[in-house]
Amino acid sequence: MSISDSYPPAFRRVINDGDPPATPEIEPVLVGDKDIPIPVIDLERLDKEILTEACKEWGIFRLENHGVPLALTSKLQEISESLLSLPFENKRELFTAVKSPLSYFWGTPALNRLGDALKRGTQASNVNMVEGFNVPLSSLSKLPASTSCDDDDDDAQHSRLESFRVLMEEYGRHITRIAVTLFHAIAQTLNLELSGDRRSEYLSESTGLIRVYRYPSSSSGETAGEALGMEVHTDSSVISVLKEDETGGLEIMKGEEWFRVEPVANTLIVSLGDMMQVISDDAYKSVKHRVKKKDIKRDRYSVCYFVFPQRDCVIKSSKYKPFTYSEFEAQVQADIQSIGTKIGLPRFTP
Ligand SMILES: O=C(O)CCC(=O)C(=O)O
Ligand SMILES: [Fe+2]
Repeated sequence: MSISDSYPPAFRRVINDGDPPATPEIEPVLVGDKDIPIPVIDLERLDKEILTEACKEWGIFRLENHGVPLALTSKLQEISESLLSLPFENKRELFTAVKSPLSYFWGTPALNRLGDALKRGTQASNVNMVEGFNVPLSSLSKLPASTSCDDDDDDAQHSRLESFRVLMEEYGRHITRIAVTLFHAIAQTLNLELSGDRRSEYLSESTGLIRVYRYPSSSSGETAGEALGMEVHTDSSVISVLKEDETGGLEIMKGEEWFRVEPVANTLIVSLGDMMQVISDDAYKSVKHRVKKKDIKRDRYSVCYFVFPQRDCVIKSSKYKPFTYSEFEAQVQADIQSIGTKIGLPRFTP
């Protein structure tokens, strides 16, 4: 198998010809790509002042002493690489043919409820040079158990999938623990009195979702090197937790400038999503970010966890009309399908 056989066909064109398949990306003011050190939070010694400052001024911070064993993240990286390096058709089959609750997507991170890529409206900018697996944590147990097949290749793939499931479950438990701990601490900085029920309405563990991404290397062609891995966006979540490899490429907007966030081994990156912005009455901001591959010689892998409010809980705030997360999600999807891009919170201002 040639390495490019594992990329979706639309990516092979960009990589080989250096020719993006759609219209050029329209970007907000782009002043420069400088490195920026983001605030650091120590999960073992949570400092409320640093946390408040990080949420208010940045909407993103680095998390250290998070308690996720290094051996687990290394194994997760290894299995993600091996699954995502399978031939394109195998990846499609593995995650669709078996009626798996997991899905394989490429070209856009915008998915519908079933985890399939949304067809984007006409004004959609460039294809996103990203592919990945969408893993709703609560459905992991429904993944068909490995069955012994006559075909050795099939057997090997199913046992890889089984290892992936086991690792995802373990990683999911860690990352849920982290999100819940951080949400409690952030709620305290906002003086939100959240009793058990209210807390789980705003942060519903059962909505936890993991995406495992691969951003293909830009091994040839200047234009391919410029292609965006993931376009500018804010996350719709309450909290997102990112584990990236050492390749780099995450960028955030601060003020009107874009900055690169350098990878730091054994740390996680936490960003606040749109729902946290609403819950905080705009005191905290969901951070605008994107993935812009540098001149990378190899693929970049990342694992991102998102957690949302309970779907039908009405979120009230003084800055937005009351809405449920289901309504917000439906609006985001409608905008992506009609105009090609997410509008997000401005749709809900009174
Ligand atoms: O892969 C990354 O570094 C970022 C992914 C991301 O921003 C997202 O999935 O919303
Ligand atoms: Fe994101």
